Amino acid sequence: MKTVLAFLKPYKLPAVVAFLLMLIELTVELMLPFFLGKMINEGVVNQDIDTIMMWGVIMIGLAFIAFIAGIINSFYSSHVGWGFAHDIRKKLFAKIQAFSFANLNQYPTSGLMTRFTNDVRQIQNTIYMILRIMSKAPLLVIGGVIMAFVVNARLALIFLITVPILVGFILWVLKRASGLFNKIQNSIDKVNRVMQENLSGMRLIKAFSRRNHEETRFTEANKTLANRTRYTFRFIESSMPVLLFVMNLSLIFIIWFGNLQTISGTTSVGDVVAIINYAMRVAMSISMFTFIIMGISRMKASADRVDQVLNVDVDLKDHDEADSSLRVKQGFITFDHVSFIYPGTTKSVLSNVRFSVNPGERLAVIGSTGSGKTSLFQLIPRLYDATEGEIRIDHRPTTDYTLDNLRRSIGYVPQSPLLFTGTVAENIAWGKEHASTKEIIHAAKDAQIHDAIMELDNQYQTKVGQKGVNLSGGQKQRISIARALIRNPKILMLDDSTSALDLTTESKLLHAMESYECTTLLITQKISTAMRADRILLIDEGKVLAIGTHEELLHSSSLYQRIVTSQFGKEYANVE
Ligand SMILES: Nc1ncnc2c1ncn2[C@@H]1O[C@H](COP(=O)(O)OP(=O)(O)OP(=O)(O)O)[C@@H](O)[C@H]1O
Repeated sequence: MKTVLAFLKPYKLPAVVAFLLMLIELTVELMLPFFLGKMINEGVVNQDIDTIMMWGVIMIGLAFIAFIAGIINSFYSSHVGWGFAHDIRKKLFAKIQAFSFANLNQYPTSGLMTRFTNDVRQIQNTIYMILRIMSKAPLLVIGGVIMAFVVNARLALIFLITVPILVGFILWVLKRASGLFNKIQNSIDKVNRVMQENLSGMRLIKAFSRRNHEETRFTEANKTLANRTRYTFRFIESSMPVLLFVMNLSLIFIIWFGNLQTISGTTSVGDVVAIINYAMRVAMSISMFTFIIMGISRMKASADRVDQVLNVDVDLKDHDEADSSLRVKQGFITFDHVSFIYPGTTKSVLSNVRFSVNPGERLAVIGSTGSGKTSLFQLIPRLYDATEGEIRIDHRPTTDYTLDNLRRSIGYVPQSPLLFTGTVAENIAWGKEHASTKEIIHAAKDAQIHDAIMELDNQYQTKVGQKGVNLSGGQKQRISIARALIRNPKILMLDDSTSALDLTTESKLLHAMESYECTTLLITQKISTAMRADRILLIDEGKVLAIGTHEELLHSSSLYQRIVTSQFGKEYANVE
């Protein structure tokens, strides 16, 4: 909770103002029974109308001041709540943006979404309520007891027994409720997760006719959430009668003793009325504790969850020796005895990988599924760091570059293209800040998607649905290629990004890409595509088996021969 609470610092002043205004309300509330007692003792008992009027006017005036203070307090409290929540969300977003994949693997997307929305809202609401009314309740209990002693110490003694019992009980409920609320937040994560998977996988669910299965999954998650919420609220609500019982018991004692003392003449009626009034206010404040316990335990659970994310140690960042003026100029890539194991796993995905790619060269990477091609790609922009060995670009280790400079020089087209909600033009321009319309069209033409875009209802201004649902797989691939080309990258990496294209379109695309002065690495399953590269790298089970031109591999690698045979037939491999 500490990290989250530190975000209150910039709001110290409005928070203090809100607190002071609340203190005004509190003081008025504490003074009113005292003045009521005086009104009875000095005015009602003596039947002095002027004194009654005087105290009446004073009390109405104070009540009005408290009312105004309450309104202004509400304004400041909500200002602190909103601003505080805004800052936490901003920091959370920046933190998650800096996460490495290993960091991201620690938290499911749904858990992060719940933190952004539900958890931050809980914290914001509670901060508002603390400044508005929650902090008033305990102060009113303390102030009420003190004032009761000021009015009549003998009658007020009863508070010394009841208040410590109540405070102890409340602290116990608070501790237990905090754990229960943590469980509720985890259940919200789970409901969000199922919901998210269902929304993004709707087509698959319909195609496989798995609606019932998904409904069962959702019902289970939803039921757990409902049960946990019910249990927690029942637990807290059941504390209420205990609190009220103890308080009402003390009220009965005050009335009984007060009555005896009034009869014996040791106490005035006004004092008894004032003490009863304090007891009622203390009881009211204590009854609010249920609500306060809920708010604070919920806030603690949520703040701890947000703290967890904010305190994650980002394991992939700029090295201390990174030179911010260093830029990739040529695109010379070297893998020097590189081995790689995914964080948190033990299996070696790449072993002792060694090869170089010259500036402007086109290298096709070919290998069976799961052989480590994508993993190899991900090491270049430092999406992961190699476990052993070194990757150099332009003869400098990738860690010498700042992550920003390194990644700016790379155009990466991932295996499954991801489009954002927005227009086609915006999706292409996403690859380059302030890209002009001319540049967008140029990149689209080179990516062989311009003609298809022109056939869309609003051409470049056509809205792309979430994740590009209204486009074909091939169209999505080409838009994401255009997005990489518009960067004019020094290194272009295509991860099986032409798999959904027909041969003619693919051929035109590869031809158009020749006009870009960049080193190109392309993962492909198709020999016809690999043949168009300057060299081919054959990878299997994380090891480089061979590297060379198509002809060289055809003569030197039996595995390559087998792949060629499986795609082109035996005759081709023999003829070649
Ligand atoms: N995030 C990850 N965490 C742990 N292991 C992973 C992760 N991603 C991939 N792997 C493992 O690494 C190995 C290589 O995967 P990789 O995606 O690099 O293969 P690939 O050659 O690109 O496969 P494909 O052609 O099917 O895309 C596989 O055994 C895979 O299970």
